[in-house]
Amino acid sequence: MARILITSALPYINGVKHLGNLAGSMLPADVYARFQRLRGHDVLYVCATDEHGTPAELAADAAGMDVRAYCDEQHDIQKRSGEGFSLSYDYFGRTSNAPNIRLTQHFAQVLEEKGLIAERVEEQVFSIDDDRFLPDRYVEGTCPHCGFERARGDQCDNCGRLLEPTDLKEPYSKISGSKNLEVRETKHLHLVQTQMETKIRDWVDASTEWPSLAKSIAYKWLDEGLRDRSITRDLKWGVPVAQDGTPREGFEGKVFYVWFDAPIGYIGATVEWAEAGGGDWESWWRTDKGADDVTYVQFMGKDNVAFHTVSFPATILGSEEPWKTVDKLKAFNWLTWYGGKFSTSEKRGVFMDQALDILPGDYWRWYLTANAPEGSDAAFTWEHFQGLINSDLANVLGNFVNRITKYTVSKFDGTLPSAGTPGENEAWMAAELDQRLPALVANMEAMEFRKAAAEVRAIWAAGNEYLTKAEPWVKYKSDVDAAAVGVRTGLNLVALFGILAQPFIPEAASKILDALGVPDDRRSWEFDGPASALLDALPHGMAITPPAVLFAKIEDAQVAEWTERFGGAPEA
Ligand SMILES: Nc1ncnc2c1ncn2[C@@H]1O[C@H](COP(=O)(O)OP(=O)(O)OP(=O)(O)O)[C@@H](O)[C@H]1O
Ligand SMILES: [Zn+2]
Repeated sequence: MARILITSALPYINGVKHLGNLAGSMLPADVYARFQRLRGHDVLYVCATDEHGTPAELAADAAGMDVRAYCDEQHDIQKRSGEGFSLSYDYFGRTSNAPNIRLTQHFAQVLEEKGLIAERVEEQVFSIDDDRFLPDRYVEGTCPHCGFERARGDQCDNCGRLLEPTDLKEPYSKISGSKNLEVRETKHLHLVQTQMETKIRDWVDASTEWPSLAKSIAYKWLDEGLRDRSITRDLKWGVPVAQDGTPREGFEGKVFYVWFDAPIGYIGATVEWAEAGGGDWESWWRTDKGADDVTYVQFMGKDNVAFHTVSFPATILGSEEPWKTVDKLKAFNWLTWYGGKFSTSEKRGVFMDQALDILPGDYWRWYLTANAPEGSDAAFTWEHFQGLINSDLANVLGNFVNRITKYTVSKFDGTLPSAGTPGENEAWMAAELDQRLPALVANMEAMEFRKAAAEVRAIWAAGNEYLTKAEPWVKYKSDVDAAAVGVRTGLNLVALFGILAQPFIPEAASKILDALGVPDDRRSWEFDGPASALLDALPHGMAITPPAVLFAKIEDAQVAEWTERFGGAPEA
């Protein structure tokens, strides 16, 4: 039994997450966690809301709420929508909770002891009317290169040039529009990453199990040369720059930068899990306390990769303490929405609460896994969604389960028949499984989720093909025993399909397995023996209750309604 630690990129707190966030981090992590649990491994899957920083403060302001109360509310909303999508976190914590605050302050202190922290004075734009320093992207103005009037303080979206906020002409606050700005000096802590380049590069070189997307992004950053990074901000909402409750001199009104404390939140959430009675957190994170046999797997969208392959490792490796670092890192491209990116700030796309309003979590889980933005960006369209759900879930899986369980009730008294002996059709089906099951497991191990979903679909389709060959409903008229073999094999396929469905569509999978009375200890993904045994695994004579309809077809009228409601229409 292996020990596998899994984290998905922490969802930011400024509102309900969209289907892109789900597809690019939480969902694949959950599919993988479920798979590894079914393989019999000891899995710890943790996540948390990422709560600090300016966007959270602004979102709270906009909602007319105190920032902590706002975060409390949003955390609960995200937790509930995670449950709606059956995300099986062992713990869903918060970066604003005490363990993360302690750990963040601890890392800052240790990094300082190693000579990796420097106090430096910087010039930053202060907005007098907003009464705050403006983060770079909250300063806008005219681009000095191309004259674009809404260039951001970090980059011009028109000509693409990187900017400093002080480069902008006619700068104004994006928050209030105020031009009443001035440049002020402010002191900050910097993490001296320039001293750690070799250490980080050696570590990246030694990380042999990262997929290519992750590795290439890490090298791109390293090749551009690391820069020292400011890790504090002039904000109220965040981890105080303090030690044992005493603020650092000159840093009384300052907090750590959200990108410094957020990834530490993976550890913080594990401590929360331990404090809630989960177990020993150090055995998952400290290689001197038992974590040396842990495999640590991270999931995230591509914009987060640099922070996980360079910035966060700089914190961890810089501490020179025996922390567990990432072994496998699965990165995703974008799920796109009609030509653009899903966006929280622009409210573009379908959000998790709205999605659950329309259809149960399993429908979305299947679509977003089978259509994962894995090798490239993946487009969400209503027609594609409708087509995939109707064919894979309603027709191929749903029909199969329905047909054979109902037939058992009508012709075999609702019990699994024992008569007859398997023949060439059953041998054909077993051969399909002998070839496809190992391929499926290999794809899941490799975190190739599109391929894995395609393999599951192919197995479901092979089951339908088997029934077409075996045709128990025709044979029943002349040879009841031959029909019994087809029904018995079909029912065993239903159980197997339910077992295979578990990581992808767990609610439907439970319904199928419960209907067939498959006990918990017979639901695992251990397919070691010959597949023929899987086709005769259920006890002869057992009673079958057909499950209620598993998946409803999506009608054209629904697609029209949702297109109208969400504005998802092809661009003119
Ligand atoms: N369209 C998308 N497709 C796939 N992954 C995405 C998409 N948008 C965001 N992600 C990923 O979702 C995870 C959580 O993101 P986070 O909560 O920080 O939102 P975000 O990246 O700021 O998105 P947005 O800009 O829409 O608010 C990150 O790993 C991010 O890379
Ligand atoms: Zn420009």
